[in-house]
Amino acid sequence: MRRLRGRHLLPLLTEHHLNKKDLIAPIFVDQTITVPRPIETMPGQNRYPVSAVGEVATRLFRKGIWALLLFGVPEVKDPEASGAFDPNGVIQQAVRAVKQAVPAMVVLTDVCACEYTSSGICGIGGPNRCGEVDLLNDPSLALMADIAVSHAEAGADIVAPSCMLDGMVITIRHALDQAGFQDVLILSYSTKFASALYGPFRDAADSSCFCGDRTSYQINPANGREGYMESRLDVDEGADMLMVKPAGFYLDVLASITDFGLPVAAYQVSGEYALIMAAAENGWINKKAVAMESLIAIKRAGADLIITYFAEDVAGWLDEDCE
Ligand SMILES: NCc1[nH]cc(CCC(=O)O)c1CC(=O)O
Repeated sequence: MRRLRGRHLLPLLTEHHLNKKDLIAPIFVDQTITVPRPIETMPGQNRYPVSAVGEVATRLFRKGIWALLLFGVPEVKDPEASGAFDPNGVIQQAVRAVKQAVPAMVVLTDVCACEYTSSGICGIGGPNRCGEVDLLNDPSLALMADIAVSHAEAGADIVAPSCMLDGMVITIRHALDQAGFQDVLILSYSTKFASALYGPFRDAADSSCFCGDRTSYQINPANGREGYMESRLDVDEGADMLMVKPAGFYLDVLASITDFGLPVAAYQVSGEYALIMAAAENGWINKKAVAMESLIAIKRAGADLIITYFAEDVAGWLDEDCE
């Protein structure tokens, strides 16, 4: 047995550390409210009105969080998802508000239509071969390009397409380049599993799929090699960064896609957050210890960036630990 020496040198002997600059905080912006509203399924998280977003960005930036991922709840939903690419849509307004309040804040936007379509489907819907309403791949590509360009026009630094369409990355890349946004990066939700852990988010973002599930375009959780292949396709299409989502249950897949040489993000999703919060609120586990352990595990598996609802907490905890 190897004896573990030098426990008093623990920080020196630690392979991985969490840094505030690894963290991306998701923020929900809701066009239908005027004061912040707590999200029941995600204790500690809020939906914010556009008018509060500048303040939130300032607060987070002061704590050392330097990147936000914005999600929107629009006033109106329609079959064309027109709120998603409206220059005065909720995200476009929110991006401008963040940039005005904190120009140095890195702003990421989720490029998907599920919060904006009346059906809750992630793009253009229509009947599939079985006659069910389903996401139509090719007709949805132009919509994603329009959404991404409108986010870039508002000032987004990084667009993050999350709808798992084939061809979405290359379509968005061309559209951004043509519109003069060569420097806007694409963080593809390249490996996104059809997970049951998105439930709390769908409440928060008001994006439940009323028409079935998303297993026709999100990956079967049993398929690790398919998860790897999906990221490889997005590398070929020109993604600047890759992502695995959810994070904690898919660390093997996360580790496997680091070999493409691109930065890799991991999304610790709403259900992962809710599991920890629920147990912690019952006094069954220690919130800080378990949250930090979950995040260092994601880092250890190879994530360069972690999107997590614990971002603000972690910034505080890292400060405490230095004192
Ligand atoms: N717009 C799609 C999107 N982007 C992020 C999440 C989930 C994030 C989370 O659960 O925290 C979803 C929902 C989905 O795919 O159903």
